[in-house]
Amino acid sequence: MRVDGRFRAAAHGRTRAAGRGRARTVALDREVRRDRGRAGGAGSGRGPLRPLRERTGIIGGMTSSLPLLPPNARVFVAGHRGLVGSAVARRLTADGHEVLTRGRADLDLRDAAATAAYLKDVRPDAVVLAAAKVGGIMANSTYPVQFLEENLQIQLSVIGGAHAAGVGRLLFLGSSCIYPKLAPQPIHEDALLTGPLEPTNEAYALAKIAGIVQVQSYRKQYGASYISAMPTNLYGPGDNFDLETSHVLPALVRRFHEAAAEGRDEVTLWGSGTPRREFLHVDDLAAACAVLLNTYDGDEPVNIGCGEDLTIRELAETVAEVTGFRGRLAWDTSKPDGTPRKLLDVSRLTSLGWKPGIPLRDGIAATYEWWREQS
Ligand SMILES: NC(=O)C1=CN([C@@H]2O[C@H](COP(=O)(O)OP(=O)(O)OC[C@H]3O[C@@H](n4cnc5c(N)ncnc54)[C@H](OP(=O)(O)O)[C@@H]3O)[C@@H](O)[C@H]2O)C=CC1
Ligand SMILES: C[C@H]1O[C@H](OP(=O)(O)OP(=O)(O)OC[C@H]2O[C@@H](n3cnc4c(=O)[nH]c(N)nc43)[C@H](O)[C@@H]2O)[C@@H](O)[C@@H](O)C1=O
Repeated sequence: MRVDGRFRAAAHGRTRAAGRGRARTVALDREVRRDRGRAGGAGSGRGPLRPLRERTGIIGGMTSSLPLLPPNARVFVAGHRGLVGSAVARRLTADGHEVLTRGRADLDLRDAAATAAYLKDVRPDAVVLAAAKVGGIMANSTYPVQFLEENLQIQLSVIGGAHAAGVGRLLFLGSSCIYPKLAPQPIHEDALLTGPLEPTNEAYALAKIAGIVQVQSYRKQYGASYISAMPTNLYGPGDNFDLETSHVLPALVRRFHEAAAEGRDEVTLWGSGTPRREFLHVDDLAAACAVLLNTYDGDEPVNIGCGEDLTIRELAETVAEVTGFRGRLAWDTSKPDGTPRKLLDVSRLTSLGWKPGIPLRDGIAATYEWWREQS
C-alpha cells in the first residue's frame, strides 16, 4: 500500500508570462557569472567572493538583504507527489511562490527530451529536484540497478534540461548516504569521497554523488546558481508505508499499529537494533530548503539534519509507545543493519539561520495520525 498524501494546490502549465520569467532568470545567471568572474574563481564558493548586487543572499559566506529566490517565483517541484516534494510544494506555496508540477503519467523525468521540452515551455524561475527512485535498506540492496540508473537518468534530464531552458536557480536533493560508511561523526560535508561507501546503498549513493558533481560542474562551467542539499533520514505525511520498500520509521509505525490492532504480543524488526539514525520531520526539511533557496549560493553541498540521533531500538520503543503496542521486540539479524551511524554536522545550515522545530515524538505522533486518516 502506498499511502497517498498528495499535493493538490499546484498550478499546472504556464500561468504567467513565461518570457518575463525567462528574461529574469537568464539575467540572474549572467549576473552571477560576471560577479564570480570578478571574484576570480568560478563557482568556488570559498574565495573572497563579493556579494552580488541587490538580489543575492549568501555568496561565499557574505550576505545581503534580498533573497536569491525572487518573491512570487515560479518554481517547478519535480517529485511533488512524494514525501519531500509535497512538503516543499506546501512550503513554497505558503511563502507566496507559484508551484509548477507535472505528474509522472504526463512527464517521465527519465525522458531527457520530454523533460527539456517541458522546462523550455514553462520556463520556471527555479527548480527543486525532489524526484528520485527512493527506498529503504532492503529496496536499495535488492534493486541497485534501478537505484543507480533511474536516479542518474532523472538527474541528467532535470539538471541538464533546466540549464538548457535558462533556469537560473536549482536545488538538488541528495542524501546522507553519500558519505563514507565509517565517516567521523558528526559528518561534515568535507567527508565526501574520503572513504568506502555503505554496501547496501552504494549504487544509490553513487548516483547522488554524480548529481552533486553535475551541479558543481554547471556552476563551474556556466556560472549557474545551482546548489545541493544532503538530508538525513526523513519522515512525515506523504511517506511510503509499504513494508517491503519503506524506510524504517513508517515501517515501524505500520508494524506496531497492526500488531496492536491484532492483539499480537511480539513484533519482529530488521537487523540488530543497534545502528544509530537521525530523523528529521519533512516540514522542517522543507523550511530548510526554503532557507537554502533564498540565501545559499555555494559550491559545497549543505547537510540538513536535526543534529541528534538515536538507536533503532530506541526509535522502536518510541514508536511502540505512540502507537499503543505493549508487546516484545524481536530482531531478525539476517536482515542488514546498514551503516552503523550517520549523524550529520549541520553547522553550515544553522549558520544560515535555520533550526529544526518538530521534536521527534511529536512528529511521529502527527505522522501516525496522518497515516491512520489515509488508511
Ligand atoms: N525519504 C528520505 O528519508 C530521504 C529522502 N531524500 C531525498 O529526497 C528526495 C525525495 O525523496 P522522497 O520524497 O522521500 O521520495 P518519494 O518516493 O516519496 O517521492 C519521489 C517522487 O519522485 C517521483 N518520481 C520518481 N521517478 C520518477 C520519474 N521517472 N518521473 C517522474 N517522477 C518520478 C515520484 O513519483 P510518483 O509519485 O509517481 O511515484 C515521487 O513523486 C530524493 O532525492 C531522496 O534521495 C534524502 C534523504 C532522506
Ligand atoms: C535515507 C536512507 O535510507 C536508507 O538507509 P537506512 O537508513 O539504512 O535505511 P532504513 O530506514 O531502511 O533502515 C534503517 C535501519 O532500520 C532497520 N530496520 C529495522 N526494522 C526495519 C523495517 O521494518 N524496515 C526498514 N526499512 N528498516 C528497518 C534497518 O535494518 C536499518 O538498520 C537507504 O535507502 C539510504 O540510501 C538512504 O538515503
